[in-house]
Amino acid sequence: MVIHTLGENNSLFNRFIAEIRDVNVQNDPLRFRRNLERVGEIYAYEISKTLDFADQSVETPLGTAIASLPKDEVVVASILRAGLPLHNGLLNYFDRSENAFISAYRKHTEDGKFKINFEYISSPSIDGKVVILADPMLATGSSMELAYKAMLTKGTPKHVHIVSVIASQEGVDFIKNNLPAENTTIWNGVVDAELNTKSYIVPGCGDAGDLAFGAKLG
Ligand SMILES: O=P(O)(O)OC[C@H]1O[C@H](OP(=O)(O)OP(=O)(O)O)[C@H](O)[C@@H]1O
Ligand SMILES: O=c1cc[nH]c(=O)[nH]1
Ligand SMILES: [Mg+2]
Repeated sequence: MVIHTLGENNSLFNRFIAEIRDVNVQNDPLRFRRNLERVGEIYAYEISKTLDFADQSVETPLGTAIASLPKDEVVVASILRAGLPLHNGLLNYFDRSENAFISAYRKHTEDGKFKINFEYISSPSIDGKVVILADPMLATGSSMELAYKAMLTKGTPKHVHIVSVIASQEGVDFIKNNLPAENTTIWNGVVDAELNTKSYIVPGCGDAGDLAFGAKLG
């Protein structure tokens, strides 16, 4: 399985990740969401380089130009709710793509543990298409695995790009060991070493869903 960690290279991308993590910037939810969106835009550009391209002619007012354009059909998929700003960023660039949404969230129990609740998927057929499955946080990897399996009920994809912004090493290893290697690629912004006792990524950024959209009950 090919794994990219974009934050290992020096670029403006690292500024967006740093602001997403920064407790002094997180008090501005608009900026938090916009930074996730900007990261999504950069991922879209990087993932676009892996697609198949074909020449197409474009009529200009003065003649005909040849453009090499992506020919793959793309489905942008994300996990509610923290995935929404990242989804928007991907869709800003893959503006002709189809879209899918999966609800998968941590349902906490009284013993302090949680299980992943799945309630909803809205997706087109993914047969032969390139699926970009996005969630900003890849902690244990359980939500992503569940979302991946839910997507597979909608067809057989040509390729699946798993996109996270902040991942844990455990989450990356889990995906690597549980998803097929040959047509899956993982894209992380950064990979942190630790999960705490509540399975939050450390140093991570905190709860991405709450930072983007506010605290929720339950
Ligand atoms: O890798 P995992 O251990 O499964 O954890 C990661 C998941 O947890 C968060 O969602 P959360 O349940 O907080 O829902 P939210 O997006 O509604 O906040 C996050 O957005 C991921 O979906
Ligand atoms: O660190 C984490 C883990 C799961 N979900 C988050 O939002 N943050
Ligand atoms: Mg959350």
